Amino acid sequence: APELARKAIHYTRSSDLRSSYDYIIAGGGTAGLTVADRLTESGRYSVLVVEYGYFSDIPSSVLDPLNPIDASPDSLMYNITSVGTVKQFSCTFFPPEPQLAADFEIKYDIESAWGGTGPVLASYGHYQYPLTKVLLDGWRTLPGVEYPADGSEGKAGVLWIPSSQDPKTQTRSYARTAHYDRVQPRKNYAIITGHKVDKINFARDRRSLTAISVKVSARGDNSSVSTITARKEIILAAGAIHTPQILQRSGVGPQSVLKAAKIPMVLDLPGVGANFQDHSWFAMGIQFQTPVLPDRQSLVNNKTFAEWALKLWQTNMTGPYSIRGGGGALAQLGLPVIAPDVFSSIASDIESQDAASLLPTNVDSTIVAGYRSQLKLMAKAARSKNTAWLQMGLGGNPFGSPDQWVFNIHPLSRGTVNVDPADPNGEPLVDYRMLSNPVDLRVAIALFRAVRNFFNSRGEVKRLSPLETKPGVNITSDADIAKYLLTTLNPSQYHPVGTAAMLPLRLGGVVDDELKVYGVDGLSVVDASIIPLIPGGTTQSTVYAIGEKASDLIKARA
Ligand SMILES: Cc1cc2nc3c(=O)[nH]c(=O)nc-3n(C[C@H](O)[C@H](O)[C@H](O)COP(=O)(O)OP(=O)(O)OC[C@H]3O[C@@H](n4cnc5c(N)ncnc54)[C@H](O)[C@@H]3O)c2cc1C
Repeated sequence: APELARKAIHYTRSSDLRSSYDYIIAGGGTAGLTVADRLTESGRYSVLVVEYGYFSDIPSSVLDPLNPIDASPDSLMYNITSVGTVKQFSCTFFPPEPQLAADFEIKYDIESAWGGTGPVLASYGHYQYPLTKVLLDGWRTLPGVEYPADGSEGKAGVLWIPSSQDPKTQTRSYARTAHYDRVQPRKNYAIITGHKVDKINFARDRRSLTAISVKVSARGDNSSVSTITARKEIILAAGAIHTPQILQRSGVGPQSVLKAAKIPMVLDLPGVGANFQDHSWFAMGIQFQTPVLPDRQSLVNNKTFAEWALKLWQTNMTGPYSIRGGGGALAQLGLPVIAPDVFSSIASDIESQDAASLLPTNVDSTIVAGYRSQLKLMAKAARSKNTAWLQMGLGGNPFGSPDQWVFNIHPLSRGTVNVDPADPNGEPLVDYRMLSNPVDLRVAIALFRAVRNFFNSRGEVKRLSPLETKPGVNITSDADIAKYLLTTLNPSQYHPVGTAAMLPLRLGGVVDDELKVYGVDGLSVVDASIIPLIPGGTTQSTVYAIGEKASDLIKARA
């Protein structure tokens, strides 16, 4: 029997569901729960969220004092950072303590960047390691580096970003705490966990195609199947990997992909599963022979420090453990600043590229047109000081590894997410097509040189005698650096976007500017899939903002 939970009606068996709801949301992640919360607030509409995952009873603590160095999934703290202002999404920002802010020059500008109040909480830990200050100051000696007034102001530079962290309990603030646990009981808000939306069913008449219901099956049990009707709209929020999968399984996608998988075509929409993007990254080993102590390792190898840290944590949840997961200082810098000798030729390379030759063969001409316009924008961005391509953390690796992670936050390669023709009901084929645009390798080499140069020559940083353990100082030519990068580059920072892009149809779009799927009534997409061009920053805050905007749009047309 359904459980009348504190928040919503929680189902675990599809046979207990009603046969229809006003809205059905596929996916209860960042966007899905935001939209479910907003649509149920007034009490006027009934909403069913179908979520593949289960509610976890593991407390979402930031910290495991007994295991301070190893990352556990629970400790993957989400940072809030954004290229644009985050004022639009409802988030409450808690400034750092004044002394900490003064010591570490933690800048924040509530007026220009934060402003709002809302259920997602953003805060800083109560401690910073002294290494951060040295690294922060190191960038000051590079001409052109700026220190924006707030990390979420939308400017490139050396900046501070908070974590999505409740400053009182030091637990993670995320879609579940903000948009589910927080809400008062609502009888019009239903969620079924451990179930997935397999496909959408349509009704067609001479003039229109309408999404009317979803096929829902239990996780791991395809025999437990139900069909639930949406009276108003079906809303896809299954994320950038699974939203295109649901569409394609339902017969909405590129003709060639559907044909190969023997899925009867309902609507030829070439953009579904195309334009797939994520941030790529690589690691360099940097060991300070003159370390700045205490550092993260001190929690393990300095008994006095470890005891002090534990005591602070146990007394009032402050100290080093309160910055367990992330949040902190970042360098987010443009190519003219970090690569003044090559940025112009990288931009020229992009300008002279033939878009079609960089995409999978036989791709629809609208996808090529969309990519061509992206390349034009990115060539301009490569010449801009204010579009960050390098992202690196300034405080060592948050999980204690001696590696320095280096991120390319504007990759140009475009991948695909398509149903597997051999198993259309299984997981989709995710092809990052990393480095399919050769400029990405040029950029990675430029980022590598910039980071090496930073550690070798900048301010006080070089006095720490940084030793490059990986790949090592004897690797100097572009060819050798490229060889190293090819063994270590990773296509994903877990920021997949773009596979159901909000773009004009002639540029390969899947949804219009009201997030409605082209050519279908009663069907919208509200998650990271709609982002046409990956933001130069982590994606969470953008997705919350999309969820908030989507809710307004959906309510306006209800
Ligand atoms: C390990 C990790 C660390 C990250 N760190 C950061 C960070 O520090 N900062 C930051 O800003 N961003 C971070 N991100 C990215 C951020 O979490 C995502 O951008 C954001 O959650 C995307 O939101 P979404 O709603 O599009 O998808 P999701 O939040 O992924 O939600 C999709 C939901 O749909 C469900 N689902 C999938 N298929 C189906 C189906 N067929 N039927 C029903 N349900 C389905 C999934 O179980 C999931 O709950 C991180 C991501 C990961 C994975």
